[in-house]
Amino acid sequence: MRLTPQILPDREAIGEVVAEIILDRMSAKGDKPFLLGCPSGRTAVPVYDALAREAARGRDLSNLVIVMMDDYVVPDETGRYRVVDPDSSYSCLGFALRDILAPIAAASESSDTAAPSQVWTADPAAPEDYDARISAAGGIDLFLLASGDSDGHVAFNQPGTPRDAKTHIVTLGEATRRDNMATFPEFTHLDMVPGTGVTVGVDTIAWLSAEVVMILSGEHKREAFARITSAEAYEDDWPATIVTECRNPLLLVDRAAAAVPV
Ligand SMILES: O=C(O)[C@H](O)[C@@H](O)[C@H](O)[C@H](O)COP(=O)(O)O
Repeated sequence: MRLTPQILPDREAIGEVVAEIILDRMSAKGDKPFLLGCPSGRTAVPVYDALAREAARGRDLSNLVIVMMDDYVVPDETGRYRVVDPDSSYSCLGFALRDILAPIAAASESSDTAAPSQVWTADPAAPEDYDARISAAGGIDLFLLASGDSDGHVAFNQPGTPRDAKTHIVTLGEATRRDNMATFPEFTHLDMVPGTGVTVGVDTIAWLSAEVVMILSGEHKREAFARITSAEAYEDDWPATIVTECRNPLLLVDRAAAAVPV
């Protein structure tokens, strides 16, 4: 299904709108856990900031479960993959703990509200278990999605990913590693960016999410904007087009990404 984008002034406005949607859906679930599928990276940061502001205002986010979409992995001494140390700045699990949960927890404490504490990440030694775990919990309530700038990766799904891909180990292509290098100043050379990851598959996203919100913000997302708004269905050379095949999709774009004059 071809998506009609909603264009908002900037990434902060997108953050506010998405946080409102999340709070609305959380209210509808009452006391049940709310599974939020999350990217690390730059795009969703204003959403996480807006959620922390809500927690500071006394909003109870303790039912929030952060379900990370991917992470970098390395082999251990026996050759089995494990996610990289969460203390490393590029760890997605570390990002979830430091940049999503900790600010919400601090804000919750300041307003005397209970804080969320659950972060899920795929076990690279048994990637397929992640889909089973998500499914057993009733699926992702809302999956936040972003697109790679130059190759359209979504989570770590690379160009050429088959439509039926579930959670899997992936060799990261140069374009994905270059895109992600931009996020971490200590990556001064491409060789420093890990070459392997574990990621939810495009089918994990489409099959296991009740709702998805794809965010495109900044000039560097113009190609993604063009590709996603012109797609009718999944195109494997731009995996972020999976959003066209998801249930209840919303495409939120800022003026810079849509090339609309301010
Ligand atoms: O960061 C992640 O968890 C994902 O691997 C990745 O798919 C990311 O969402 C895109 O690379 C966009 O990144 P930016 O939001 O930083 O542009």
